[in-house]
Amino acid sequence: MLIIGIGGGTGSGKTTVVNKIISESPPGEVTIISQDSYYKDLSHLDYESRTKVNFDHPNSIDFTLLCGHLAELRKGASIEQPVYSFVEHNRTDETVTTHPKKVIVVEGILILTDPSIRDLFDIKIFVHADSDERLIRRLKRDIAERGRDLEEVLSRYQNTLKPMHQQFIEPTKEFADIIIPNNRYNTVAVDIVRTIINERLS
Ligand SMILES: Nc1ncnc2c1ncn2[C@@H]1O[C@H](COP(=O)(O)OP(=O)(O)O)[C@@H](O)[C@H]1O
Ligand SMILES: Nc1ccn([C@@H]2O[C@H](COP(=O)(O)O)[C@@H](O)[C@H]2O)c(=O)n1
Repeated sequence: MLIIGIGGGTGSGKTTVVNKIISESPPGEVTIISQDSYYKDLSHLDYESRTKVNFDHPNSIDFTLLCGHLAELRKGASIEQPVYSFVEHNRTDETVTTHPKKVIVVEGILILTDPSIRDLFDIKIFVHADSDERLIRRLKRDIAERGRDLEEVLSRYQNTLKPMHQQFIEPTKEFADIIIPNNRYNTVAVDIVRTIINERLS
């Protein structure tokens, strides 16, 4: 089994890169674990309080559960991956049964910040896009898919996203084995990652 960690700022294109890797892999070979599924359970807070949480700080992630789940998958056991609701700002009651496969891809903005998770990765990748590109993509995506409005995205960007990116996310570039420049769609980089996966698995 190969466990790959993919970090990088919001809107850099991590999910898009992962989907491309999957679409170019034999069916059933790759499992995705999203860091978003592992936001801490905030059921003890009301909705208003949840909207004020800093979701770009490493403390917002349940790394203990994520680490435990990766260890289970490594042992060949299936896990119940939590399902997150961006609309509710909380985990739902649902889970998705996730089976171990040859390749496990773990993606998320903060995934390379935690030393114990980093140790579990066979390959560490950082997806880079310039901050103006990322903000534009984030605005479009959050309004179209995550139920946000312009004011909300911009205020989150100024108050938490930008400072947290500078403090916690950008520095994790130094841990990466591969940095993918993704200001434009980078098919060559995806091909290279696919080749590395094939080599490691053969
Ligand atoms: N290279 C790219 N050029 C233009 N748009 C992109 C590129 N990569 C991703 N996008 C778009 O930007 C948005 C955010 O991409 P996504 O993969 O969700 O980023 P992340 O998972 O890093 O937050 C999506 O709407 C996606 O279609
Ligand atoms: N309730 C939440 C939880 C997280 N976010 C934002 O999601 C971003 C991470 O997801 P990506 O797919 O963009 O990597 C992160 O920057 C959080 O600010 C949110 O808006 N609401």
